[in-house]
Amino acid sequence: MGLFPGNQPWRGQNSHGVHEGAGGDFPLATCARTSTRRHKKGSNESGYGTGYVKPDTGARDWRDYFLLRTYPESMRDYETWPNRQSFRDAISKYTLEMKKLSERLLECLSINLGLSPNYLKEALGELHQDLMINHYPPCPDPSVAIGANKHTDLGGVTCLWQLHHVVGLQVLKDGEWYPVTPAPGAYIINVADMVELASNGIYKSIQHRAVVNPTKRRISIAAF
Ligand SMILES: O=C(O)CCC(=O)C(=O)O
Ligand SMILES: [Fe+2]
Repeated sequence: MGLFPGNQPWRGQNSHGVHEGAGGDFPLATCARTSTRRHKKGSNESGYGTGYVKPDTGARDWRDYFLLRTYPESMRDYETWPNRQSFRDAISKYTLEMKKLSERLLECLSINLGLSPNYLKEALGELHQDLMINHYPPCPDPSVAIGANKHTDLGGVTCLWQLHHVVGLQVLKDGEWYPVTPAPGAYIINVADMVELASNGIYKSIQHRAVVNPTKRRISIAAF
């Protein structure tokens, strides 16, 4: 969502080819908390934490997350990563593919503007990538809680994987919230703030949020 310039019809597009091999039970909380440290609010260091919701929103946060700084590689702080080689290998492999995907998307977005394929990549500079693993436990009363409050993402493009097909992501369009139903093997691509800035507002950084589910937990993985 948010892939198309503001003056074009609004629609989503699936990019298929992803297998949910990581499905099943993802032991985020145990894995992250026993091996890493708490994320410092406002910092971009790796670590685990809970979502922050401003007191005036009236909704309580209902999210655990695990933030990993992954690119540039020199900024990886392995001391904050779970100390399991299989985890590290999987994250390294996955984030490399996400890096390639986002670079390719930046090329497509540039070409779509009638500019050189490298335009957005050069405007954004060296790729800084974070991986945010979100875990929303089932919430007995979703009317008083929100998983992730309304926001835009800060980077270039966000590649979001919604696991287990649990609906939760919503995007804001003309003042209305629309659910983004997970499709098997598809990523959600969100245009984020830096692409809006570098395209002079032709691409819009999409406002989005995640709501919680009364019976099912939800996991999403965002690379931005
Ligand atoms: O869980 C989701 O679908 C959204 C997560 C998100 O927006 C984020 O991590 O920035
Ligand atoms: Fe987001």
